[in-house]
Amino acid sequence: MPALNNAQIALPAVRPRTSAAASIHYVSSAFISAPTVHVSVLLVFICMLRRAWIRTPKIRNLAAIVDFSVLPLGHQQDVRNYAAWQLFSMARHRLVFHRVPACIATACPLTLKPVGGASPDLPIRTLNTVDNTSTSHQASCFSGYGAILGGYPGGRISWPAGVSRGTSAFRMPPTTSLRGAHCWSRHTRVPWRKQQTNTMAAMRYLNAKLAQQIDEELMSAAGAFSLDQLMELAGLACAQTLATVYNKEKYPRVLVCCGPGNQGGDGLVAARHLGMFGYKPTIWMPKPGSKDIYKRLQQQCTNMKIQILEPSQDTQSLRTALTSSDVILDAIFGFSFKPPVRAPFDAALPLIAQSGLPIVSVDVPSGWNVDLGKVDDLALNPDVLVSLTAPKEGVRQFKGRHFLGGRFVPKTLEEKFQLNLPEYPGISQIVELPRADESGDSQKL
Ligand SMILES: NC(=O)C1=CN([C@@H]2O[C@H](COP(=O)(O)OP(=O)(O)OC[C@H]3O[C@@H](n4cnc5c(N)ncnc54)[C@H](O)[C@@H]3O)[C@@H](O)[C@H]2O)[C@H](O)CC1
Ligand SMILES: [K+]
Repeated sequence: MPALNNAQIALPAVRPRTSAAASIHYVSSAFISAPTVHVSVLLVFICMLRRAWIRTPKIRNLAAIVDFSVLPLGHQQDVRNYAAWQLFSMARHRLVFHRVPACIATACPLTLKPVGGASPDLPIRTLNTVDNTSTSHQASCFSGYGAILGGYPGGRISWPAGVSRGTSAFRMPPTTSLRGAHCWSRHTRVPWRKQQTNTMAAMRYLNAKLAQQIDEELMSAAGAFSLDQLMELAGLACAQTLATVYNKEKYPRVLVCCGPGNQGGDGLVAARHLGMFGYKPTIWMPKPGSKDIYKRLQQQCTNMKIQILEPSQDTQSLRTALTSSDVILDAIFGFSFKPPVRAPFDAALPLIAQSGLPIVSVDVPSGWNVDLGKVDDLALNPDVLVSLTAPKEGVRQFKGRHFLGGRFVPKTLEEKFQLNLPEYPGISQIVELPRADESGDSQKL
């Protein structure tokens, strides 16, 4: 089989076997020794029912077994591409795959990129690993079998009763083409929320200390980034998130609230990009940092004719600005916030919260404890959050729309800290994460 580059995977027009066909295969493999005609007719009838079932929204579950034995052992790239091909094909049939046995993914991490015209109606999520595979399963993977487990929303993965993963019942002949996945459907009725608890299971959430450590590493001699570079990409991601959720026709006036640290710098960059996108930003930055970078960023905003409110310890200008804004970008505190909130932000946060305006928070909603979450009454309750680099521990239970930005993490660093970041779509600076009640279980390290 020719090795395919992941970015070059071509989607065949041919539909892969779906449940009915696979069921027939399964049935024929498992019951070939019982050739009674009426039993066969009955089984075919059951398969046809299943086929009808899979086309309805009632389908709960589908798993695909991919026999990696058709590939030369050790060719991990091939394995990866083969698996990715299967996933693309399935995705076209409105299936969301979200579990990959850790033994496979560790050896050859899977990523799912919508290329070659795949346009599934359901979001394709980056595949994350769940280390819940049994030893025997791992053994079967290493002996030439692989499995990709997937679920339609509402389903739960389960192996067909009576099937031994180690037997040859699911082994495809060596001549089997790439289309030869074995699929079957199950109808285990497990509540949607419960099923969803394994989506995004392995993305790492960072505590404040680790977030700072990664930040430092990025800007170390080895990481080789400058603060300007990181801030630019972080701010661009914030602007893109706001623009994704709040369009400029309905929400043109953005009040960008900037804190005294680097997050305030992200806010300034975001304000500039929002100006470029056609919004009308206003900046409230009561305590601008003294570093040269903040001065330059402010100057860049002034050059874009963006209004910067006079720095002040009182909140009068903020009150006024709130009455003439459509949406707020909260770039006040990030991962270096240490409670309790001090002046003038202790007075500002309640004003922002009471304004009733939609809020987009950067990295951590301001006032939230970076590790513990919303434990302070002063803390904001944003509608949208854009986490930078990787989400922080404290936002695990954030219930609004959650995006990840900061598309600058190099592969070496991602691997070193086992971040398991999701794939960013195309050329976007952001990727939307499942909501807390969809993803739930996240890897705690
Ligand atoms: N690698 C990345 O992810 C990058 C993220 N960026 C953004 O930078 C912030 C973290 O920046 P940092 O300067 O370390 O801290 P903060 O912006 O969170 O704020 C520190 C600032 O706030 C003051 N402060 C702290 N606690 C309080 C309090 N209780 N009351 C009042 N003031 C407080 C403190 O004195 C400092 O002045 C991160 O979250 C991202 O948004 C980078 O832009 C790019 C790299
Ligand atoms: K914030």
